[in-house]
Amino acid sequence: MSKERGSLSIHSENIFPIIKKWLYSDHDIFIRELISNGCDAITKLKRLNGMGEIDLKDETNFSIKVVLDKEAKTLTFIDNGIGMTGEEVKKYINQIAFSGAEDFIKTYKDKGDQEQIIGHFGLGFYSAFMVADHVEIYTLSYQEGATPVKWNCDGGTEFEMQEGKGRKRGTEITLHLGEEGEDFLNEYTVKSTIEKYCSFMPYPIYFEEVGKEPEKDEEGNIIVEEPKALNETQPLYLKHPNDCTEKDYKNFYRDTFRDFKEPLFWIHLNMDYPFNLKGILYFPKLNTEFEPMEGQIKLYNNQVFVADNIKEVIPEFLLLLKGVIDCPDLPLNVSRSFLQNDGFTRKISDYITRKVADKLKSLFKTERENFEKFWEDIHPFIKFGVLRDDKFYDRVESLLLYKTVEGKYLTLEEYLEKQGDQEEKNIYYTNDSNQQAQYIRMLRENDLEVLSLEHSIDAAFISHMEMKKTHVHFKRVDSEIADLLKESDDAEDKEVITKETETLTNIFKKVLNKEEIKVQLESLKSEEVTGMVTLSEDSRRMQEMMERYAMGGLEAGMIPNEEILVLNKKHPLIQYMLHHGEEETELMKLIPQQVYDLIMLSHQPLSPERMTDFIKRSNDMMKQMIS
Ligand SMILES: Nc1ncnc2c1ncn2[C@@H]1O[C@H](COP(=O)(O)OP(=O)(O)OP(=O)(O)O)[C@@H](O)[C@H]1O
Repeated sequence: MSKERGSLSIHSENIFPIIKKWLYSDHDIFIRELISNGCDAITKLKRLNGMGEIDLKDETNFSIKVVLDKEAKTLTFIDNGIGMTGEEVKKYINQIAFSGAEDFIKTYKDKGDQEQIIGHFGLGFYSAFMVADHVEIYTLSYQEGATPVKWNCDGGTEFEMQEGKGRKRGTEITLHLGEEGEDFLNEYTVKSTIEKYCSFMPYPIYFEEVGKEPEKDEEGNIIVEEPKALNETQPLYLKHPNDCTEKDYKNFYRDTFRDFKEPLFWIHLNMDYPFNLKGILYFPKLNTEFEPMEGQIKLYNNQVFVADNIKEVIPEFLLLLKGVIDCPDLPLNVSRSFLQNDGFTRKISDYITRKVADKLKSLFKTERENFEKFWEDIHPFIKFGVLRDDKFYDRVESLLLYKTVEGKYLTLEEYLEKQGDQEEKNIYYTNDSNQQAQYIRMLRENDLEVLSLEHSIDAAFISHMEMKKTHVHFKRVDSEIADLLKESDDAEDKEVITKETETLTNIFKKVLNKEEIKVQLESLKSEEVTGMVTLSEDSRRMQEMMERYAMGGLEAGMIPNEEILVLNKKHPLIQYMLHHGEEETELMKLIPQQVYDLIMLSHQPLSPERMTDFIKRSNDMMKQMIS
């Protein structure tokens, strides 16, 4: 067979249903497509005026009108833009996937490109057929002497075109809504869809309903109101940061996210090179610790809404913030809700991460007091970022704050300063300051700072920090801290200690009926406490991990529970037990039980049975005191 070359041909009867049904994932997108075509038409007209190709004189009231007629079941989009000649309708409408927008950009590319054109693929108009059985276009080009054109098509591959009646310049597209478009016969649906996609489009968008009863005041007089645009044509993020006040930022936040709590602070992104990106990211105030952290980042392309929370552009951890980002250079897919995956989106994402880190750094350096105030609200988000993104970690590592149980905020460096030059350093923390109050008190009496790491993200954060800083060890206040709290025992006779420990071990073993109990006898600095239970930090963490992930066939109990009962040699009750050895008196049963339960209580809640016993025993003791 001889070699042949040629162009592929497309059978419109087969491909048209695909374009109508499958090209766009959301039905309501036709509103965005038709309104952005209207915006493009106005932009082109203004551009021609700017280039001196036409003279618009003083014309300024460019707008788009959306008219709903429930009775006629139509939705009409009217713009006073550039319009189309018959030839242009043939070229841009009749030829699917031929974009007049692209054509326009090519034709005028050398003559400045200040205002952006949205259209790109030459398909958007056909999204109208997702909801309409029949579409009509009336259009009149800006060109002098142009003939108005009427075009209509009932959704098949045939269209009709003829001369239209005299009209004003611009385009009017009427959708006769079919079954699939019935939702859009509702004023609220139309308006909220316009607000969703078009709230920042560059020309005012007005809504009108045919035959709607006008509103009247109490005396029955018709209230005449100035038509109000549904959109904000100059959104705050497009302005220069120097021209925006704190009030502007707060108002924009409230109007855009309908969040009536004030944001903590914000970052105004404003970049022209090497890509164009504008936006504002807000750090919201968290409601409660238990409410899921949910942000919303709205992505725009040339003031046209693309989608919420696009992971390719916005680093995952930043999705916890609220904000708008407009990037006209985004490599969008035809349906615009998807991005073409390329290195460019990665660069955008890196830029945003860097900006966020820079803002945090500058707050930390210049407004430490405020930064500390915000910390409670922003720390879960920053820690999440640290866990997810190494580059972010590198940038913010030195400004991570740790709150002490007394409410001071320290950096890691500040916390460790006190520990001098020793190589391995310990950080004492609590994950439940109420339950662990006794331990915290003991450490504080020894002048050791205790950090409060009580948020659900902190367990993962601690492990991450230990991985990054191998010489630093986080120790929960009830872990192996006995050494810190005891007096130096140089003078103690080792043999005596071993003997006494054995005595006490036997007492507790017997009274509690607990064979595995481990006892350690120390002279604690505090004379008030009888003792404490300590756990090995490693085995406790291991156990917690097993519980959390219920790891493959292993049960939490399989990890040895290295719980040690540390008893204070200085305390009179311990002394009493030592002196009375293994006497079988009532008191020698009572004291070890009560001491053990009291120690346990400051470590963790007692089991229901132990608690019942403890209460009964305590009451009995008091009864004895009065009898
Ligand atoms: N309201 C309008 N006024 C003037 N020209 C229009 C209007 N609507 C559509 N056109 C012309 O028809 C062309 C095709 O429109 P369509 O919406 O299908 O694609 P597009 O806007 O070019 O690209 P995209 O598929 O990215 O939206 C446009 O490029 C434009 O030249």
